[in-house]
Amino acid sequence: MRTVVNDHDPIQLSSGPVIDFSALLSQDSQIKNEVIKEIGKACEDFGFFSIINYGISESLIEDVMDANSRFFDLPIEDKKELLSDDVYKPVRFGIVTQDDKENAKFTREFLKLYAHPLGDWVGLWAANPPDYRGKMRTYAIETMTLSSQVFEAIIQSLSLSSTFWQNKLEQGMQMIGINCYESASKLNGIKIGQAQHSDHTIITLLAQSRPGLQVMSPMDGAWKAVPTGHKGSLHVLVEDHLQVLSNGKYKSVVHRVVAGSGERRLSIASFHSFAMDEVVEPAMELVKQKQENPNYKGSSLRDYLNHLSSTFLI
Ligand SMILES: O=C(O)CCC(=O)C(=O)O
Ligand SMILES: [Fe+2]
Repeated sequence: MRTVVNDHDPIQLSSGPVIDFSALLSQDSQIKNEVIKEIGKACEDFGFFSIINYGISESLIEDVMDANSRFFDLPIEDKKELLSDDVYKPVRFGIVTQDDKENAKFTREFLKLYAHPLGDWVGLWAANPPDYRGKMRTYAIETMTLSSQVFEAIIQSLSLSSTFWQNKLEQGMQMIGINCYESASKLNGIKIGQAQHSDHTIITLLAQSRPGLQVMSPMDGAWKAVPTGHKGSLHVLVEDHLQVLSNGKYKSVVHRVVAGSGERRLSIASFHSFAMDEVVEPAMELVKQKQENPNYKGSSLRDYLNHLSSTFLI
């Protein structure tokens, strides 16, 4: 969903909710239930939360940032071999300049990689730098496992059957999007970043090399900058299809990037959705429990991608 919202509110620095993920693995069911409640509250109030102690090493995240930085250092002719605006291409490099509602121009380069099931795609990923596939492969496996644990907790926070829904995520799509926001000194008045939007998947796990991510508070509409916090902290974003699944209880978070004028900034977004043609609808149990009507029509990831490519928003 690309949304247009009020851009005049002051930006506040906020760490937002931070979840200690190790508590989810606790044998003590009371501790575990507390964390699940905290996650549910974060999804409802903020549409996002940061996680710490989630089992992916800081050094892997640094290595992956470094391998991607070396990819973006390659001469433009090399990167252009992967250039495409076809959203169904499993490996896709792009350079985008977006106009925001306020007429600010934002620019960035990106690389998008289909990543699950890994065996289908890894052989197509960038072959240069030479260690690229190896590093990204490990990251894809670890983020896939983590996404399943995060989603299980989210589903439990909605009091739904976790195995049923978790299977859909595990059999679904993972796409990794790496964004490179170059240093501002190279551009003429164009802001470095990404215009406001929400993503069309179920959840996104996001790592940022430097601050720049801003989320809009669903409570007061104010923009909040999300600091990197602990080295290696990851941010979990509620996305459009989770909003649909939860029948609107959890709202997808409107976010943008203002990368500032310092050094290059990288972000790695691991996007998780159900299978391309799986129709996502409000969970019937939620609709029945509250004797509500479904607030959304069903749609698949393919419907979203077709829509986005037809409106040139991706
Ligand atoms: O660069 C970031 O921090 C966010 C990236 C993002 O929102 C996206 O790629 O959809
Ligand atoms: Fe996004």
